Amino acid sequence: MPTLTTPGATIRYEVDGDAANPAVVLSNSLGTNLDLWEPQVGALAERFHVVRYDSRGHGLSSSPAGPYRMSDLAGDVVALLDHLEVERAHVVGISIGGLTGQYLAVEHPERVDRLVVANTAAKIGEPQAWLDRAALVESSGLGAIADAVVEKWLTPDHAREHPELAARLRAMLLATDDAGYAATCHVLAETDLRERIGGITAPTLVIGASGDLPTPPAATRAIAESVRGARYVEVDAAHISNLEATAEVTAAVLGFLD
Ligand SMILES: O=C(O)CC1=CCC(=O)O1
Repeated sequence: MPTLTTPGATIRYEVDGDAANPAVVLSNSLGTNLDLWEPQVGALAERFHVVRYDSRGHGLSSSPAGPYRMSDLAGDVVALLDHLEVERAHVVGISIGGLTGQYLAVEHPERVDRLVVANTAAKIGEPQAWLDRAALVESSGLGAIADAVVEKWLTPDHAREHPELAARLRAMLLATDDAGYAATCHVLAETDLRERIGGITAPTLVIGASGDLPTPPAATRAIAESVRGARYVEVDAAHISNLEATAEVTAAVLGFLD
């Protein structure tokens, strides 16, 4: 299991594909880990050097004391690119991973080739709701919110038809470190890039999903309207669209990056 020590954290990552190909970095959502990208990795690795990582506080990365800041999450990505000697990469992120991608494109434009952001917003949810969630997870653990969170990740029909997927996602959430999850909620409470994403120069694809409650189509369309020249695709899915509308999301990403 490769790991990298960045300022403040130890980040677990995986690489697939030929390192001579253009690099793609995949950034996971809150309460998940790099396994989230399993359905996309094979196809991407045929043409790209695919780098996946567990964001700090998640998966097998370390959970340093929080609260975290968006600059910490983005700094981990920059450190990973430096470590792998990748000067520029396509950045693909879902939910808070997409927020991290937007921040990287604003703050480190020289490191971002193309940007793909799915099921995200320039400001996700309301600050107080994230602070309340952080406090609840700190006091009672992720078990206290697991049902309510996971039921928004897949549409009810998809969860009913694929109970093994719903169970796998629930297990992924529950395997996340409580303190790392809560520390990441603070990033969501304080990050608002709405006034900044107009400055993104990387060619951008935004993927929205018709059944996404945490980051509804209005939020994803707003990104596409703010980023000059951005493309917009909407799929039929809930919040974790890459696992529900797998073929459509993979095709959209490949079509855009190729
Ligand atoms: O799991 C959720 O509550 C939805 C979500 C918001 C940001 C993120 O990464 O996931």
